[in-house]
Amino acid sequence: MAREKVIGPSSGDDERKQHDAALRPKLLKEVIGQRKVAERLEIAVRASQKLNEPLGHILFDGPPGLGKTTFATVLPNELGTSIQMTSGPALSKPADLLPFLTNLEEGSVLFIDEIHRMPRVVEEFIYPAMEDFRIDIVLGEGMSARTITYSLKRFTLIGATTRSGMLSGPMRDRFKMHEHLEFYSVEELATIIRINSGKLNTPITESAARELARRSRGTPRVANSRLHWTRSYSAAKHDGSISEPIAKAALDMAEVDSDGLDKNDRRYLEILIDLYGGGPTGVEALAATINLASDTLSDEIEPYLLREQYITRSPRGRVAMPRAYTALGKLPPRPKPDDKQGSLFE
Ligand SMILES: Nc1ncnc2c1ncn2[C@@H]1O[C@H](COP(=O)(O)OP(=O)(O)OP(=O)(O)O)[C@@H](O)[C@H]1O
Repeated sequence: MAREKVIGPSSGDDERKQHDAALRPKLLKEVIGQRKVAERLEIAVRASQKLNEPLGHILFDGPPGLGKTTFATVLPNELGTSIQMTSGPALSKPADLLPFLTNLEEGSVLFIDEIHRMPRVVEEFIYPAMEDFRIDIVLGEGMSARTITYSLKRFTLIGATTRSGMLSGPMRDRFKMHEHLEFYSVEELATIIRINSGKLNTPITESAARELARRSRGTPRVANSRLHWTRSYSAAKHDGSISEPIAKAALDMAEVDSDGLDKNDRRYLEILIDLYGGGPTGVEALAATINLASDTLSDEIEPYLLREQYITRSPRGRVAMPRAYTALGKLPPRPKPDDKQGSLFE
């Protein structure tokens, strides 16, 4: 298995990361869903082993919790090499990258989460490392400045981003593979839930696994957290096992509705409909009213609402779709007769 080295400041919610790490698949064959992505990665791993070359740099993009870190940690396991993990916000200057680059082993992986948040000067510093496995360090200033070139071990950079559009063109072009992760089907999430309840020694019925899966916003991380909550609920109120009625009661208590929308999703839709007349309205205005960062809205809340057609994005902002009205128990407005076809719900 890959040895995991974490150097420098950790990047966030440690408890959530521990839960994630405990349930994370270790090998490609244990990864559920994302079959096309997994098959392409399998080819890349085999080729790297046969040709005795490091895996080409890989960029994963997609909404949070869909498995970007999972794929990044599975690949060094497949290759029998080590991984170092950091994140864009932890790398504020080129020197922050040095401990990672100097600790590289031949063929090892450097994983940078939220790579779109890496400052431009760090990005530029990493280009020669990605292209030629070298870095240029400038010593001194002005006329007396000189550049020392330092050779690195051949390595693989794996970047993860929720916003591939925010990555500069030159950075994007330096990745050999770009893999986009999609939301999961109910069947795939039910499989993940069954496997993870096994890992947590929690008996679960087939229909309970499906109920949790249906209400997990197409996202494995959400499925894991619904499973953890339901397990605690059952341990506290029942015998620790999960049946369909227990799953339903636990999720109702957590205010997850029958479609899987949580409090933040419903608040978003309520504000869009009640306060902004269903839109169009800009994400900044919505974020200010909901009192959440606009990044949280566009990275975590909106992708699922867009994909499930609760909302749509028009040039003038977000617009509530008929499904949003139904989810809140409201009647969708009728399009006005003089509206252009589809103008209300573009
Ligand atoms: N394809 C998968 N098969 C099985 N389990 C998965 C899969 N993808 C994700 N998971 C589960 O979901 C958890 C969260 O996934 P992961 O941390 O990889 O998401 P992420 O896309 O990196 O999210 P973020 O960008 O927010 O860090 C994992 O610990 C794992 O348990």
